[in-house]
Amino acid sequence: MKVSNLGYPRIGAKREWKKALESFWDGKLDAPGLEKRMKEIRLDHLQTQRLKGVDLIPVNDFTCYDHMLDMATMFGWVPKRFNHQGGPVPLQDYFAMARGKQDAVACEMTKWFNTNYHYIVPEYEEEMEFSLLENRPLKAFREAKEELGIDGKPVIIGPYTFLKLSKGYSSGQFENLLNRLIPLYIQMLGELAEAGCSWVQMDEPVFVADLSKEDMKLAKEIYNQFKRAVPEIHLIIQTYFDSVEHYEDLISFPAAGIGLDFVHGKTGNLDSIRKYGFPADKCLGIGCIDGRNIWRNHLQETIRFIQELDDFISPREWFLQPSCSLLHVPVRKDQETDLDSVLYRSLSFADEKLEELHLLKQALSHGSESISEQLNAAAEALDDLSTHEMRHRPSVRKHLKHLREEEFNRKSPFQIRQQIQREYLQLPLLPTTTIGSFPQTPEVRKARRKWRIKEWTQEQYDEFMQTEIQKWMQIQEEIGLDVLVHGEFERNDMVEFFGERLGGFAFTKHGWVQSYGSRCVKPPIIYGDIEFRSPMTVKESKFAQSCTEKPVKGMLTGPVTILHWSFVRNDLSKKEVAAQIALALRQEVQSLEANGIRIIQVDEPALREGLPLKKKNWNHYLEWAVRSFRLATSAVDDRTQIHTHMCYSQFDDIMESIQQLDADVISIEASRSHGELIQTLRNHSYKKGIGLGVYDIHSPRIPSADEIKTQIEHALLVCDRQLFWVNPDCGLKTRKQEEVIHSLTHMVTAAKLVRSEIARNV
Ligand SMILES: Nc1nc2c(c(=O)[nH]1)N[C@@H](CNc1ccc(C(=O)N[C@@H](CCC(=O)N[C@@H](CCC(=O)N[C@@H](CCC(=O)O)C(=O)O)C(=O)O)C(=O)O)cc1)CN2
Ligand code: MET
Ligand SMILES: [Zn+2]
Repeated sequence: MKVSNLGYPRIGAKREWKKALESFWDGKLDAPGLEKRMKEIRLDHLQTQRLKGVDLIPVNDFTCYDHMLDMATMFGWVPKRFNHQGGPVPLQDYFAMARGKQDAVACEMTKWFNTNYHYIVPEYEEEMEFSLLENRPLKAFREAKEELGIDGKPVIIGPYTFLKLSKGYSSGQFENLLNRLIPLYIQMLGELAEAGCSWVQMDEPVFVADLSKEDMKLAKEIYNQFKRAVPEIHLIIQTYFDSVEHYEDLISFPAAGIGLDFVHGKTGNLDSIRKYGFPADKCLGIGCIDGRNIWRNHLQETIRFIQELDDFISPREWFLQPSCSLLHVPVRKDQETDLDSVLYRSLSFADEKLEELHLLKQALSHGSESISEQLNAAAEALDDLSTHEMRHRPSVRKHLKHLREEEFNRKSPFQIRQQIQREYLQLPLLPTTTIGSFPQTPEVRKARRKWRIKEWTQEQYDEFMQTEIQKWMQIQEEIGLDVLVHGEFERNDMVEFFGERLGGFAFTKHGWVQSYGSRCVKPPIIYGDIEFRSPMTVKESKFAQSCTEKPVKGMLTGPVTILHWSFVRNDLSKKEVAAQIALALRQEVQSLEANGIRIIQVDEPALREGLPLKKKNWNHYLEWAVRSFRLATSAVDDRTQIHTHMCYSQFDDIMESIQQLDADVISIEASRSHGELIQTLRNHSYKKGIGLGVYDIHSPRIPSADEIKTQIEHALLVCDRQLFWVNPDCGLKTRKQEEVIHSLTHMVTAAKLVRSEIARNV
C-alpha cells in the first residue's frame, strides 16, 4: 500500500509563486531571479510532501503558468504569430503565448473540465514541426533526485487528452496528429527511463468524457506503442472528475496502474469494478480523498469502502490518493485562525488531505485500532458540523417549499419587454457598455486592506469608494459609453464579496486557489442554509446612478456561479443550494429596482463550467441551473432590463439553455476563440439582446479601433443589429487604468463608425 499524490498546489501557502511571477512581469525581478525563486518554491513543496509521508511524489506538476502550455511549448507548438526562433521556448515567448503581446494575440484560455482552473489551449497550425524541444518531466525528475534524493513520479498530460483539448485541426486530422505526437512521448519516456525513473503518471481525464469505442481502440494502440518502446517505465493512466466511460477497455491497456476517481465518479467506477473486476497485474490508484472540496474525510467510512473493495478485487498494489490533483484546494488550514471552531475542525486543505491519506495507509496496513483516536476525531468533527445550527434555517426551507411557478417567469415575453425597454432606456443602435469591473489598482486593494484591518473607519472607506466611482463615471462619460457601471471597486472578488454578505457562508484569510496564470481566488465556504441579510450592492449602484443621466447597470453574481465558485456543503444537493442562493439574490434584484436601477446584470460565467462531463447528466443540471437564474431575476417589471454575462467557455452545447434564461441581453466572451462563437450563432439563431466581446481583456495589449470595427462587422453577419451590443470580453479589473481608457475609447470609436455606416446604407 502506497500513498500517491497526483499534483500539489503551485501557488504556495502565502502565494509566493504568484508574487514572484507578477514581480517578474512588472520588471522588478529578472529572469534568473524568477528561476531561482521558482526552484525554491518547487523544492519546498516536494519537501512538504515527503514530510507528510507521500510515497509517490509528483514532479512536473509544477509550472510557471500552466501545465498544458508547458506541454505545447515542449512539443514546439508555438503559433507563427509569436515568431519563435527554434530551440527550447524562452520564457519571453512562453509568457507571450499565455498573455499576448502587442503584435500577437494570446492563445485561447478555457476551463479545465468542470473546474474554475483555466488552461491555455494548445493551437495546432499546419506546417508545425513536432519535436521535443526540451524534456521538462526529465528536468523535474533530475532536480528532485539531485537536490533532495527524491524519486519523483513525473506527471504528464497523456497524448489523448492533450490532443482532444487542443484546437486548430479538423476531426479528420486527429489520428494523424496523434501518430506524430507518439514519437515525442516515446522519446520523453525513454529519456526518463534512462535517468532511472520508474513511475510515470499519464493524466488522461478525457477518458471520463463521452468517448467512443473507436477512441478507446485508438488510445489503446498508443499505449501499446509506449509499452513496446519503453517497457521499463511503469505507467499509471490517471483519470479524474468522473467515472471512466469505457472501463472494460481501459483495464486492458498495457499499463502498470490505473487511477480512478472514487469521489466524483464513485457510483460509475464502482459499478464497473463490480461488473468487470480489476486486473490482478495492475496497481489501482484509488482516489478516495476529495481533491475538489475542503471537507475533512470520514476516514472510517473510507476504510470500510476500501475493505469492501478488497473483498472482490486484488490489484497488484493499492495506491491511496486524492481524487485529482490538489491544485483545486488551498494549501493548508492552520493559517485560518478566525473560523468558527466547528467549521475549522471539519476542514481539510491540501496538506491535511495528505495527512489523511497517510492515516488511511496506517489503518489499512496495521489495523484501524492503530489510529482509533484520529478516526474518532474525524467522525466527531463531521458530526458536529452536521448538527451545527447554521445547517438548517426553517424560514429559508419553508420559503423554497412554497414557491409558485409564476415566480420563475417574467411578466411578459421578451418581444413585449423589448418594446417597453426601448422606450424606457432610449439607447442608440449598437449600445456600448462594459462588463462591470474597472481596475482593481493597488490603491483600491490597499484601501480595502486598511478597512479590513480597521485602520480605516467605514466612513473613510465609503468616501474612498465614492471618489473612485465618481472618477470612473466621469471617465465613462468622456469616453462616450452608453450604459455605465459603477466599477465594482468595493469587491475583492465577484463571488467572495457576496459570500461575505450572505448568511450561511464563511470565508478564509488565506484559502487561495489558482484560477489562471498568477490569478487566484479565495472561494467562500457554504456551510449553512443561505440567507439574505440586507442589500449588498444598492449603496454603490445608487451613488453611481446619481452621478449620471445615462443608465447605470446594477451588477450581481448569479446563483450558479456563486455555487460553483464556492466550496459547497455536501449534505444538500447542488440544486437545493442554488435555489437558496437564488432566493437571496431575488431580494437583491428587487432592492436595486426599487432604488431606481433600470438595468441589472446577473453574471453567470460558471454556468457552462458546471455542465457535467457526461451528456446523460446534462438535462438535469441545465434544468435546475436555468430555474435558479430565473428565480433570481424574474421578479422585476417588464421595463427593467436583465443582462447576463458569460466567459471562457464553449457555448454551442448550451445555446438552448442560455435562451431559456430569458435574460434581455447577454454579453459573451468571444475574441480569444477567434470567431468560433460566430459559427455557433450561425447554427443557433439567438433572438434576444447579445453582445459578443470585441476584444480580449486578459492581455495588456490595446486593440485598435479598426480591429474592433472588423470584429463588430463580423458579428453583425450573424447577429441582428437591432439586438447587438458592443462590449469587451469580460470585466476590466485586471487591467491598468491607461490600458482601459485607450481600449474603450477605441471600442466606442469603432461602434460609432459602424453606426454611421449603417445609417448611410439605409
Ligand atoms: N471567483 C472567481 N472566479 C473566476 C473569476 C473571478 O473573477 N472570480 N474570473 C474568471 C477568471 N479568473 C480570475 C480569478 C481571479 C482574478 C483576480 O484578479 N484575483 C486577484 C485576487 C482578488 C482578490 O480577492 N483581491 C483582494 C486582495 C487580496 C490580497 O492580495 N490582499 C493583500 C493586500 C493587497 C495590497 O495591499 O495591495 C493582503 O491581504 O495581503 C482584494 O481585492 O481585497 C489576484 O489573484 O490578484 C481575476 C480573474 C473565472 N473565474
Ligand atoms: C468572470 S465574469 C466577471 C464579471 C464581472 N461583472 C466583472 O466585470 O468582473
Ligand atoms: Zn467574464
